[in-house]
Amino acid sequence: TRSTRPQRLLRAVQKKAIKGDPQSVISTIDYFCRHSEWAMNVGDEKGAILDSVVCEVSPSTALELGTYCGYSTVRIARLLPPGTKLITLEFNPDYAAVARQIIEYSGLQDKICLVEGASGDLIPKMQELFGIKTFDFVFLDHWKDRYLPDIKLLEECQLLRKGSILLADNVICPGTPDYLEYVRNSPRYESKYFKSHLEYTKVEDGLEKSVFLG
Ligand SMILES: C[C@H](C[C@H]1O[C@@H](n2cnc3c(N)ncnc32)[C@H](O)[C@@H]1O)NC(=O)c1cc(-c2ccc(F)cc2)cc(O)c1O
Ligand SMILES: [Mg+2]
Repeated sequence: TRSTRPQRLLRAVQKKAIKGDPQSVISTIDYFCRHSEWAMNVGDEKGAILDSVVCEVSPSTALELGTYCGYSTVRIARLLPPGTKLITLEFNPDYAAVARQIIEYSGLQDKICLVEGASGDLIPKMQELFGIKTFDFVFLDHWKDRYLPDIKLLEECQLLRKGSILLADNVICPGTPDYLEYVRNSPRYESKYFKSHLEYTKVEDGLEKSVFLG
């Protein structure tokens, strides 16, 4: 049967990127998505904003919801100080299999823990599975109607602390209206919109950065 787009993206990385060089993996994926096939990675333009927030927060504990092929996983992990862990959740086994290989190719597997499963099931298990108390940083990039229920779940499970940073992709396209309304109106969050574009296109999109106030 025909290969899938994630498999073709992985093949491009294995063919063109330098093994052990995260930046070349990132550049190869961006080139592939601009010149061969669009794919729903956060991309280079929003990726630069993601980089700046990760550097600013310099998290000891980080969570990513929605790994897909691992592009933003590699972007985040390459900036983490030694000894920190990025936990990334992906419920599609085919996507998770590709992501594992892209993460390994980049050489960042020691900083990343990819868990297959649905965020709604796994978030309540973070303490028992990983001994995580709270997350300093959460990148939301999974089903857009799961952003709001999952941050409420993070609150309920006491996985956020005063100052925890949430960064959400696609708040304009495809859009997460209920999430935006919540973080922008809740007294428990201080929120800021970073205007950008949908990956590899001229369509408006952006990232919403929200600080949990406790
Ligand atoms: C949702 C996907 C990203 C991944 O998230 C995993 N996932 C889901 N729900 C869960 C869960 N509850 N737990 C764990 N993993 C989970 C999934 O399997 C995908 O691999 N992302 C998108 O759909 C997405 C779509 C677009 C997009 C924009 C304009 C268009 F015309 C078409 C598509 C852009 C983006 O930037 C995206 O991010
Ligand atoms: Mg996205």
